[in-house]
Amino acid sequence: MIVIASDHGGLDLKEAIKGLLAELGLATEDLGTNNGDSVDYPDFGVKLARQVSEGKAEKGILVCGTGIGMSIVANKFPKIRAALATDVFMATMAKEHNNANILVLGGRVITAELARDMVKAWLDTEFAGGRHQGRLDKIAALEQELGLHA
Ligand SMILES: O=C(CO)[C@H](O)[C@H](O)[C@H](O)COP(=O)(O)O
Repeated sequence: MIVIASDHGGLDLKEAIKGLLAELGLATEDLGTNNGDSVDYPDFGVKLARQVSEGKAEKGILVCGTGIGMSIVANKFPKIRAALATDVFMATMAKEHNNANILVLGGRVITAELARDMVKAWLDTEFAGGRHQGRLDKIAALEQELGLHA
């Protein structure tokens, strides 16, 4: 299950990405927002990141104006590796090197066409493991040290 959410600044891009996920036949849950009214990105970022952090969803996509606010929020949660990407290379590396379980995009930064290519790259790429797993293990150990628990 993929969860997706945005604020008003990411609404149009979220809708475009939902179209792609439907074309790919992937089960998706839209956690809002659902209209163009001004909302606060933390409300939607928290809703989505909590689901992924607690294992209720396997992965998520967050969109706000720049992607910055959603990234800040999502990465507060244990077990979340939220990656803000602006091109296909970054989206690919977000999975290959970081095994990002949330992809974050900026609706005021990239086009819908580019976002589709980036989401496909993130979904299709395999985590490389090896030295990269060791680095993720260090992040997981840090979460323990800081007392962060899902
Ligand atoms: O959180 C953000 C910036 O890091 C997002 O881009 C928001 O979408 C943006 O701040 C919303 O701005 P607005 O002027 O309230 O539309």
